[in-house]
This record gives sequence, structure tokens and C-alpha cells, in this order.
Amino acid sequence: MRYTVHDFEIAARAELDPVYADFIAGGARDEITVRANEAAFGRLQLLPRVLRGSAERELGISLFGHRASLPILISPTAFHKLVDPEGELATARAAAAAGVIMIVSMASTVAVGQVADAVRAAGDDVPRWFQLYIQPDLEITEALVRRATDAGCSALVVTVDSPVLGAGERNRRNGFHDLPPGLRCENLVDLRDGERGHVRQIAMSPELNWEHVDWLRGITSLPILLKGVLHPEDARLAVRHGVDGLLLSNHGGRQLDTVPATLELLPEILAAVEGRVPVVLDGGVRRGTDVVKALALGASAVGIGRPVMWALAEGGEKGVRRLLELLRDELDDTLALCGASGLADLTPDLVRVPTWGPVPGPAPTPGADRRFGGVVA
Ligand SMILES: Cc1cc2nc3c(=O)[nH]c(=O)nc-3n(C[C@H](O)[C@H](O)[C@H](O)COP(=O)(O)O)c2cc1C
Ligand SMILES: O=C(O)C(=O)c1ccccc1
Repeated sequence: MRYTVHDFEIAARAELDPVYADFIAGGARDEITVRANEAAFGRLQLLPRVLRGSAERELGISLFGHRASLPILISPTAFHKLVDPEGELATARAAAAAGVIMIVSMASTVAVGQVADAVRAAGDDVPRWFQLYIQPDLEITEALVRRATDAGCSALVVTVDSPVLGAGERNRRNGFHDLPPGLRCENLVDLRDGERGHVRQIAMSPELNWEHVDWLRGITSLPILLKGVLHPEDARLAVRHGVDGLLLSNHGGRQLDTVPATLELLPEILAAVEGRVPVVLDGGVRRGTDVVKALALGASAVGIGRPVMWALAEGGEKGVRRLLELLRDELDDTLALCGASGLADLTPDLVRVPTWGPVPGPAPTPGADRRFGGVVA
């Protein structure tokens, strides 16, 4: 049985080609930020309320006028067919069945239109969002936005932390640079005549600037979220440029290494946006307690990246369904233990930074060492 997200990771490692397992788990350079994301959740403490009885807890959220059953989104991850033959179709069906918003990666191995068709056919329609790398060739970007819009995507998540591709040294060492034969980035096929959906078609461009965001604002009426804003000054600029939300993310530690954990940045980013737009956080969310901490500090929702890839590798659509159920149960359980009858009861007073003594060490259980930055000898 898989009782924790960590169990899915171990199971996925056993299933997967080690080169693909490294692609998923890895980060940029020394992977300091990868570890920092999870460690930050471990350092924060919860301070529960008692005797505020309620029989059931409300876990649903509303974002840009759409309902979702959980405050947990599926962050965009590339290449789902690397780990499961149905790829993004399986992920999307599981997300829809759970009532969870999936952000489809621009580098998906199933076209976003096909993902939408499959979910509609299953009869569960939950909003889907589309992740976009703005391309310096604006016609190409416009064509991508059209594909996402035609597929019924209800928001665009524009990744802005990738002026160049992050240095995944595991991938370099493993010689992993391309999709294997038979797999393609389906959203990129035939954007220009004869383009075959090669991953190298995606321009990670150092030329992008705020004018590109203004331009995008002008060609679509979909809500736009920026993914990867870390500096509070950029959060202010984002609001000024008419962005509808932020996905506070350090790309799971896969772009610039040694940036702070997203959880540590959350209070500053929230202060900068002054409640004008919702802030979703991703990076290192592995437990119901992690979700509660982010929401108590003021995030509107959280995103999960690697856990979805692990669950997909372990058990396809069913694996992702079980992962989402597990996180739902952990979240519900944590709310009950905190004396919260719903997400609205999660307030900053429930969260503390330890004010004295040493940082608590990890519980001596197998695997727990990773969460705390490897302090177990
Ligand atoms: C295998 C993998 C592929 C990813 N692909 C994308 C992508 O195509 N676009 C993007 O904006 N972010 C991508 N990300 C980053 C995720 O959206 C997300 O920010 C990160 O995984 C969150 O951290 P977590 O994995 O600790 O949950 C990817 C991450 C992983 C692990
Ligand atoms: O691996 C990643 O983090 C990522 O963002 C990506 C983007 C495009 C293609 C492959 C991976």
C-alpha cells in the first residue's frame, strides 16, 4: 500500500528507468533549493485550536470564478508519457474525477485539445489551465494561446523563471536531452509548416520583458498568472501589468539554484500584492500539513509537481487518483486536528516559526531524512 507521497516516490523509482527518475527528482546545480522547499515546511510549526467542533470540513475553493474540490492544483510538468503510456490523458482523467485543477504543460506529450476531449468524454468537467512559455516569435505564441483557448482552458500560466533552461546536471550526466523515439511535444506539432514537436522548438528566451506580458494581456481575455516571480518588486510589477494571479514557484528548484524556499517567500509576496490577486504556491508540498501551512499564511491554493509524476509512474490514472485521495484525507485530518471547519478557518496564528532551541531533527523513520535536508547521519 501507498500511505504517503513518499511511498509513491519509492515505488516510482522501482518502476522507472533511472534516467527518467532522475529527470523528475532532479533540480538545478547542487539542488540546494530542491531540498530547501521541503525543509521549509518541516521547520514551520502548527499551533492548533481545540473544542471548536464541526462534523465535516469544507475543502473546496473558487479561483477566477471556477470551483475546485481541493485547494491543491496539479502544477505543470512536461512529458507524462515518459512514465505512463497514456500520459497526460491519465493525469487529466484522475484530476477531473477528483475535481482538481490541472495545469497542462506546454511541453505535454498529449495535445491539450485531446486532453480536453478525454475529460469531457468522461463527463467530469473541471477547469483546466495551460502553462505557456512566451515565445519570442509572437505568432507562434498566439497560435499556442489559440490551441489552449480552443481546448477550453480557463487560465494561462506564464512561466517567467526560464530565460535559459535550468542546469539539470543529472540529465547532463545521464545524457538525457530528448524525448525517446515515438514521443513528441504534441502542442508544438505543425505550429509552423513541418514542425514535428521536438522539445528544442521551445525557445527559453532571455529577451522576454514586461512588454511581452502587456502584449499577451492584449490578445486574450483569459486570466493570466505568472509562474516564477520571486522578488517582491516583480510581484508589484505583475499586479501593475494587469496580471490576474501569481503562482509563487521556484520551478521545484530546477531553474536558479540557491533561491529561497517558496514558503519562506510567501509572506513577502503576499505583502507586495496586498490582496489584489490570488497567490498559489508550489514547491515541496508533500503532506496535508504542508497545504495547511501555506493556506494559513495566506496562499489561495498550492500546486504539486513531482508527486503527480511519481503517482503516474506507479499506477497510471489510478495512481494519480489514489495520490489525490491521500492528500485529501491528510488535509481533512489536519484541518480537524487544527480545530478548523474549513479553509476559511486557516489563519496565520495557527503557524509558528520556532523561537528558541535547535531546529527539530527528523523523526527516525526510513526516508524521513530527505525532508529535512539530510541531517540524519
Ligand atoms: C519533471 C518536471 C517537469 C516540469 N515541467 C515543467 C513545465 O513544463 N513547465 C513549468 O512551468 N514547470 C515545470 N516544472 C515545474 C513544476 O511546475 C513545479 O513548479 C514544481 O515541480 C513544483 O515543485 P514540486 O515538484 O516540489 O512539487 C516541472 C517540474 C518537474 C519535476
Ligand atoms: O523540466 C522542467 O522543469 C521543465 O520545465 C521542462 C520544460 C520543457 C521541456 C521539458 C522540461
